[in-house]
Amino acid sequence: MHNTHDVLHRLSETLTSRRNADPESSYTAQLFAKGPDSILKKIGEECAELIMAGKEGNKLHVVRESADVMYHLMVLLAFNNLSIDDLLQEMRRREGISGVDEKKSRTSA
Ligand SMILES: N=c1c2ncn([C@@H]3O[C@H](COP(=O)(O)OP(=O)(O)OP(=O)(O)O)[C@@H](O)[C@H]3O)c2ncn1[C@@H]1O[C@H](COP(=O)(O)O)[C@@H](O)[C@H]1O
Repeated sequence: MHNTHDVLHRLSETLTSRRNADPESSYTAQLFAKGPDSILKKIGEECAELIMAGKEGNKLHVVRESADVMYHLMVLLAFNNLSIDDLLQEMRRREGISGVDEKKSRTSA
């Protein structure tokens, strides 16, 4: 049984391997083949759907639309030769830095 906590790392590796995959059998390979604009368009669409789910307030819909956004975001990372670890590293860098303090440090300079 796979560990749920490693799912993003496994997905990250799967998406990287889809660079050389057949678009006939891989949705990710289809997005890679169509190019960055198609990935960005899907992110926009999926974000719009997440916004609607958030307005609606249905928890299952929020989770499912969040997963769609996450998947397409990770496709964008993979397209740019980035992995989930690059994203996690940036989140780690921000860990413990209050958004309020971070904003003050930008506006008081
Ligand atoms: N997590 C996902 C995932 N989430 C969403 N999707 C696909 O994203 C697509 C877009 O969703 P939509 O609801 O917009 O569907 P649609 O209107 O038919 O899509 P478009 O025609 O507009 O592109 C659908 O085909 C979904 O199946 C995903 N496809 C793949 N994954 C993961 O990526 C892995 C590799 O997938 P393949 O590259 O397809 O093998 C899979 O094993 C999964 O782990």
